[in-house]
Amino acid sequence: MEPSTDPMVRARELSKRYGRTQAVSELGFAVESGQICGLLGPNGAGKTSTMRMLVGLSAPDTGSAEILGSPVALGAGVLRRVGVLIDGPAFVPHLSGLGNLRLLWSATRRAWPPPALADALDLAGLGPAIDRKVKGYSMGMKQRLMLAQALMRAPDVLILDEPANGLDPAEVRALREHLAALARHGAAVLVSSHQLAEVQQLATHIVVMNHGRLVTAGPLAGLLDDTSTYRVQVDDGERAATVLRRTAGAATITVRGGEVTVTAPGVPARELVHSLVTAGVGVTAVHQASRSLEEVFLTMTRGDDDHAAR
Ligand SMILES: Nc1ncnc2c1ncn2[C@@H]1O[C@H](COP(=O)(O)OP(=O)(O)OP(=O)(O)O)[C@@H](O)[C@H]1O
Repeated sequence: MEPSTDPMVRARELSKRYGRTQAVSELGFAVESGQICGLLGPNGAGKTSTMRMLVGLSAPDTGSAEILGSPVALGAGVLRRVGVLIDGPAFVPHLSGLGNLRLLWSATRRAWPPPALADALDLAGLGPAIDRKVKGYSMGMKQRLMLAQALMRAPDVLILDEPANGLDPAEVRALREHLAALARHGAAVLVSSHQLAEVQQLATHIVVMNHGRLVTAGPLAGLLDDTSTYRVQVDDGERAATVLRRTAGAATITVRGGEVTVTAPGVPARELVHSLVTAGVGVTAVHQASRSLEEVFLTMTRGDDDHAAR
């Protein structure tokens, strides 16, 4: 085994069926050190089932999950290096927040306190409430305690299912900054979310799944580039639009003042600029447009069955 070449997290052709539901089908992807990978998919796509297999909470029917190059199963030693938030641990209601963390930590058989307790509590931001019984906690407070539980062990790998649920915008931002700092220090983070705008700000990579299958996986930046749409700043928008309408390949053109947005699949920017300038239109700037993650996601998962078949 050569640990240096192994990704931190690897799903190898994972499959899982529940009765008649094929929750996950031959799913493969990897998350490397320093990456924050958003696991995306519509409801029921198989995200939670995938995460459960990655941390040994359920066994795949076929395929395997590996963390830091080691196969994962319930109780596997490598899981000590993983912070997990899935379904949430069952907190003991009559114990305090801190009492619950202590109880969960005791399962590791390591001395209290955990290495990153202070940072985890800081992020959880529960203040004096950390010493109050969990039964009086709001949903948001429980969610923050769950995050503290996942982070207190200073994990190398984080697997978080919908971690921003129940958090307010300031807390979401604090979480984003915390995860980014962990990734900068070499952690690998896999995080599922329905909040695409949030993922767009947080993730370096994404894995999109639908009907249990992989739709796409890769760096976020490349995915958001729209190589066929340009925003062109000109001295005369209407005139530019007239010229562009005559240019072969320019499919849609919208004008807003001195800015023209043109979709021209396969037409290089220099060709568009050339036709404009030749026709006497002054061009001050050309930018390639980028799409939002939401647009990309909806396009990928809309005609689901053709994407799933790719
Ligand atoms: N323990 C189970 N028993 C039976 N069916 C299950 C079980 N767990 C998941 N499923 C089914 O497997 C499919 C995938 O579910 P999963 O929870 O993994 O999806 P998800 O992408 O996490 O969805 P959501 O975004 O709604 O949380 C769904 O059809 C779900 O009903």
